[in-house]
Amino acid sequence: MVQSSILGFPRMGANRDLKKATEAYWGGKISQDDLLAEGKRLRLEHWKIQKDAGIDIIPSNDFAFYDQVLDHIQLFGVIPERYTKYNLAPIDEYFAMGRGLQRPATGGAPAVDVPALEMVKWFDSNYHYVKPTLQDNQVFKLSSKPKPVTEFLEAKEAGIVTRPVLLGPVSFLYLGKADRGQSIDPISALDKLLPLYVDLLKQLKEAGAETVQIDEPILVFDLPAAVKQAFKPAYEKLGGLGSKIVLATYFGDIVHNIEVLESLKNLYAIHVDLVRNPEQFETVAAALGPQQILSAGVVNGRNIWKTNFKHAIEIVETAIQKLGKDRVIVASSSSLLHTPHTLASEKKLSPEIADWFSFACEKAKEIATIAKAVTDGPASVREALEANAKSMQSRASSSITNDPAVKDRQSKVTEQMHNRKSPFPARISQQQQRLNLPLFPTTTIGSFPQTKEIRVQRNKLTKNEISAEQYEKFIEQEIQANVKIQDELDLDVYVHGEPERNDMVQYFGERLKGYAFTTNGWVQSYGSRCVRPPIVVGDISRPLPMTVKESKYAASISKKPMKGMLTGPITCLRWSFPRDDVHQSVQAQQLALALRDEVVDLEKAGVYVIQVDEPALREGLPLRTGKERTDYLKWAVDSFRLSTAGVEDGTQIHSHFCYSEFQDFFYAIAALDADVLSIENSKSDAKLLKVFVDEAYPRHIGPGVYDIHSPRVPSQKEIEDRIAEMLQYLKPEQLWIDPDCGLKTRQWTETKAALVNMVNAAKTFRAKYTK
Ligand SMILES: CN1c2c(nc(N)[nH]c2=O)NC[C@@H]1CNc1ccc(C(=O)N[C@@H](CCC(=O)N[C@@H](CCC(=O)N[C@@H](CCC(=O)O)C(=O)O)C(=O)O)C(=O)O)cc1
Ligand SMILES: N[C@@H](CCS)C(=O)O
Ligand SMILES: [Zn+2]
Repeated sequence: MVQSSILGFPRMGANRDLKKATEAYWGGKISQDDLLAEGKRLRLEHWKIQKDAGIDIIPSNDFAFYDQVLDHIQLFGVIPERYTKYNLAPIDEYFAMGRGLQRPATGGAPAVDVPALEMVKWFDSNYHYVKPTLQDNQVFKLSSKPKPVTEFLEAKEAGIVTRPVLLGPVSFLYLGKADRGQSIDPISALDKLLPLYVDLLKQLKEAGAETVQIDEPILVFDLPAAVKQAFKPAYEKLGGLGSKIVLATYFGDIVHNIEVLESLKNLYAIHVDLVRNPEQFETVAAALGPQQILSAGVVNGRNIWKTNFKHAIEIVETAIQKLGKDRVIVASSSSLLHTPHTLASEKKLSPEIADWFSFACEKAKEIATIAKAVTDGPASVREALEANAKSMQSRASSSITNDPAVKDRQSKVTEQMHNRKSPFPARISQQQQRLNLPLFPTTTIGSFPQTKEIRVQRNKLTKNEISAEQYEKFIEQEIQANVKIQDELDLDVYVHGEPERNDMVQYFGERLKGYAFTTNGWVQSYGSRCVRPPIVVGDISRPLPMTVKESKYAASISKKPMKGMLTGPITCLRWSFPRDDVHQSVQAQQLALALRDEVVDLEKAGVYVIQVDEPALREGLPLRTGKERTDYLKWAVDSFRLSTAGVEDGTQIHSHFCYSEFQDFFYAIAALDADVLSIENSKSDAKLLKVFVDEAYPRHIGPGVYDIHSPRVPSQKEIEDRIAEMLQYLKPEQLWIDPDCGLKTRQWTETKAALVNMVNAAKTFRAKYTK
């Protein structure tokens, strides 16, 4: 029998229940017990969904209140002293590492003021993990009640025997970093960490877990020799304990690390992503030991398209022919964390389009169906196979997917359309004449707090409880209030605050032809924060201006330059669910042309500073170096330039990236030719900015001076120290002062307090440097 398996399930629940519970806990509205009980309820519900779908191997320990890597940080006691010193309850210490904690002294408890650990992108996805942060003398300590054991027992008690999921020791360390001021190479701590994995595996075995999934996703990267070599001794230890270990990789192929796999023959099974890289099958199969099992990831954990059964079954049959039925498992390509919970909630999608989609609950059924098809033969699931073939045919031949006018416009794109009229020096002097900005200009990244009131009004509009006019009036009032606040703060370049936007990508998806969007298709982005990625279903075009009304109005009531705010083509694409039937470069160019029209319309409306956000440019970078990366960067940079190059020299183009890992593709950032870049930087070492010096970067830069993911308010001194550090690398006339990212997730109280400190810090430096 061919077994079916899922590598991980979304945690939020059908109605973002986990988000609601954690936020209620943070707001003091529910108790710790209530929160823990809600977590338990959700875990049980998700195990049952998978069981009812017919899944044989169901994961546990895939649930996390904030992030699965943060779970491991706590599990192994990799907790810097700045958190442990407060003796917080474990769950509070956990959230303090995830999102920072700042609270005054109460009763006998001392005041707490600690920033969050760094949070970065999970591989090339829009999910974020908390980075393990190690000390030079790092001591590891297994938690006294290890979460993987507790959750395994919890499922067992409910009659479901699960396969616990652990992040493997090599990936855990490799994805970590040395704490600020420390110099440890995390992988050097492997020997100290391994005994904890040994202990944990023993405890899991005692609890009854026969198989354990150990994720080593870094195997898809190009790895340094020392890291590659770390696998063999580590898994010799872990594989010899009597547990059946399934070593899981995803989001890429492992062919370039095949010698690692060849050295792991004592492991029970290897999981590979055959959706992203079906061609790796032959090499991986040849490297398996004679008994080793292949877990074939054939149902995509990263998108929402229905699986093509014919295609997936062919892949599994090939594996069976080579390995035999008992040595193949049918699985999701990765955890289903990156897909929405269920299609059943989508009542507003046209039935034609809905028939093309599959979310986590539906994917669970697909996996079970494929496993049955190859176990009992196609006749056993004939109806499902026929319906699937019909659906594939309907999408391939639908008029929705194809727009000749868009294709025609694409065929007329010229090289010249990617270039600004003049080089930067000529542009900046025209811009400065028009904008007249001081040294160390201050600005924000675009969004201001999305208050409860804003969300409620938008919800009322969606439910037709208020008219479009009433909603527009409300948005105008919000913009007025945002402008007034910026007057009071004395910022230099204003933003309208994005109150009209539900999300920086979804908003555009809802206004572009060629997109479909969901009402409840939430996917976790980080912590309690979720997104509803719109879905590219066909050729993309812009029927009408999307942002001009709000930006024009904001500019008309503002005494300082107003920055128009758009999401760039790559970010629109990456944070949507893209089409899988057309190359992404084609979709990006369609988006670029739509945005180009918007940029030109903003300029015509009198908006002379325009920010085109590209925070997902880095995330889209293929995980391995080489041709694929070069190709990606070419079309990604081209699409940004195509979207922005239609303006006059005196219009200032900004772009924003909320990540600090730009060293490995610096030349691409430079090639965007944006007049001003704002980048996340507050939690990284300022010496990362050295690349701007080394490469003699000529344009303007605003490295973020404070972290916006945490409610914590940075002091003016802290910000001044940060600016002083930046000035070791950047010229005063290049430097802008801004936060790391938009402020939509923050409350107004902390936002104003932080911005007051930021503006004052900028003014201190302005005074110092102005003769
Ligand atoms: C900048 N980032 C973004 C990423 N990806 C995106 N697609 N967008 C981003 O901004 N990736 C990297 C970073 C960090 N990621 C995030 C992700 C998500 C948020 C965030 O704030 N998410 C919100 C949801 C935003 C949204 O869509 N809001 C809607 C719906 C609001 C809602 O919940 N309505 C209620 C009813 C109203 C009420 O009573 O409150 C409902 O539907 O039940 C809207 O505003 O209309 C989140 O809350 O998770 C930030 C950064
Ligand atoms: N303009 C957006 C960028 C986020 S990456 C914002 O401020 O929220
Ligand atoms: Zn950002």
